[in-house]
Amino acid sequence: MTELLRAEHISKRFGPVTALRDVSLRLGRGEVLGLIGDNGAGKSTLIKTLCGFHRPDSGRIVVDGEETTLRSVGHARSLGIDTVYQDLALVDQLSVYHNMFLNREVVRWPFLRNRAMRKLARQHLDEIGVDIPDVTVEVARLSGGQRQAIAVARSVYSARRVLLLDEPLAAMGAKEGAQILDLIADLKARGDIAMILIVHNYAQVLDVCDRVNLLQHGTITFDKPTAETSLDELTDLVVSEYRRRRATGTGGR
Ligand SMILES: Nc1ncnc2c1ncn2[C@@H]1O[C@H](COP(=O)(O)OP(=O)(O)OP(=O)(O)O)[C@@H](O)[C@H]1O
Repeated sequence: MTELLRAEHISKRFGPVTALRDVSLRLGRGEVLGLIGDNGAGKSTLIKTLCGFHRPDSGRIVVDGEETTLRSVGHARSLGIDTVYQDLALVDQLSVYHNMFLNREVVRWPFLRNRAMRKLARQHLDEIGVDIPDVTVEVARLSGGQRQAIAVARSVYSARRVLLLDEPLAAMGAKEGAQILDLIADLKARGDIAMILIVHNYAQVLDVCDRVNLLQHGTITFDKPTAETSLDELTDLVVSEYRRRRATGTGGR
């Protein structure tokens, strides 16, 4: 399997807090890695380090065989690494299609090609099966699930190598969540990009991911193919850690 992204010995501190400690992972083309762990374990920090938002204090990032210092989110995006954030980063007052092309507008200088963007947005949403009747409507008027679908669709459209999804199912109903999971499964079936997915529901992790990593206090403590683990094992891992911390009165780090 072609390796698209490798992180080696990544560490990241915020003042006294060690958010990531010697984290290494590999992602192959077509592979989906599930990242699980308690609140504050370092999952978002890891995603933000891999998408160029945070600079790691130490460690290496290798993108498609080339060691790279990710200078910014824009730089990572130019290398084909795209991110769906927890807080979505949609602009409420803009239309669906403007949001889909935010920061990557189709321009014939000095004019925005609105008609072209509308057509492409429509095409793309249809292609990936997202049900939004009108791409000219403001995203503020859409449901949480539709907004989430747009955020995912936007990244699905632009990610060329790696798609990082930080809780894309947060605050979604069952039907909407299933729709996003289907989207991720379709993208995986396409086989040309790699994904990291943070999801709190372990059944969903087992459903769509090839591997699962558990992050505890900034360290990867568990790494297995999903085919070799189970809901019980994943639940036990997290619950036993919680019990251990309660018993010893430690918060980690
Ligand atoms: N910008 C920041 N400045 C200071 N501390 C931070 C910053 N970002 C994260 N942290 C700290 O780093 C640790 C890891 O946080 P992170 O958000 O990565 O965890 P997480 O696993 O994504 O948690 P959650 O599931 O709650 O989103 C936490 O202790 C958090 O308070």
